[in-house]
Amino acid sequence: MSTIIEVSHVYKAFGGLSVLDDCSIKVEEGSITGMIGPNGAGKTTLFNIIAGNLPLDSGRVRFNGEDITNMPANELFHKGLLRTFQIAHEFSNMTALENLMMVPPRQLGENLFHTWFKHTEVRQQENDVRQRALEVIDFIGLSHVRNELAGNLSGGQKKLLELGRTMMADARVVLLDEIAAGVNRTLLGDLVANIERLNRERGYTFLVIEHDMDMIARLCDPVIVLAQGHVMMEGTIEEVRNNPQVIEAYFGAPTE
Ligand SMILES: Nc1ncnc2c1ncn2[C@@H]1O[C@H](COP(=O)(O)OP(=O)(O)OP(=O)(O)O)[C@@H](O)[C@H]1O
Repeated sequence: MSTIIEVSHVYKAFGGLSVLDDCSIKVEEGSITGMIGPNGAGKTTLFNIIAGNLPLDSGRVRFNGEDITNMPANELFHKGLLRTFQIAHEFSNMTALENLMMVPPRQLGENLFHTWFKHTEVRQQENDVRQRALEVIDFIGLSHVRNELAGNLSGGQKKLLELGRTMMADARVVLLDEIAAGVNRTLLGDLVANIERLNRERGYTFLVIEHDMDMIARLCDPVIVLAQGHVMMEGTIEEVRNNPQVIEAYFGAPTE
């Protein structure tokens, strides 16, 4: 396996508060890497930096060997580095299927020139996008609600739809930030199964922040533990669970 994401010596402070302090991680291509850590450890801040949503103070981020430090999110999107976001407000009045059809970059139909002069080509591309969206919605198990407004979907169904949107964009690496939160166990099972399938069948690499340890245990290897802005350890879930330092970081110093 080769390294697909490499974060080297990243520092980030908000005002006087140091949040990431000499933080370095590597994510191997084809892995489902977990990231855990106590509240306020800096996990989401690190995600925001990798995904181009937040500038860092110093350090470097590489994606597939290319320096992407402080590269904007839309450029990273085109390169296949994506994070899932909650369905934006303006998309909640579109159907689940339409939400998928909105994703592909550089749709010919969005360009007036093409709309006027290349009707056939535009129509062909719209058909292709629709076909792809139908396949994706089938893959994520939401065919039965494809014509529902996205805003009316349940929390878990919205998470599945977010995952589906990454499939429309042909992701290579997907950053998942606490997708289990508020999702019922049945849909969580679907979500986990879909992540595993995307990893196995489509070669997606995942970096997953999660507080749900069952989900981490089922999905992730390796697991990175972040504490106070730097990596405390990395290992299998068993190694992490049995590490006294990790136990102390989560539950405080053991009482004598
Ligand atoms: N935009 C911001 N401005 C100021 N402080 C911030 C900002 N974003 C995060 N912080 C602070 O940075 C620290 C790390 O926050 P972060 O959200 O990265 O932690 P986390 O590990 O994701 O926590 P949790 O598990 O609770 O989501 C916290 O103390 C937080 O208050």
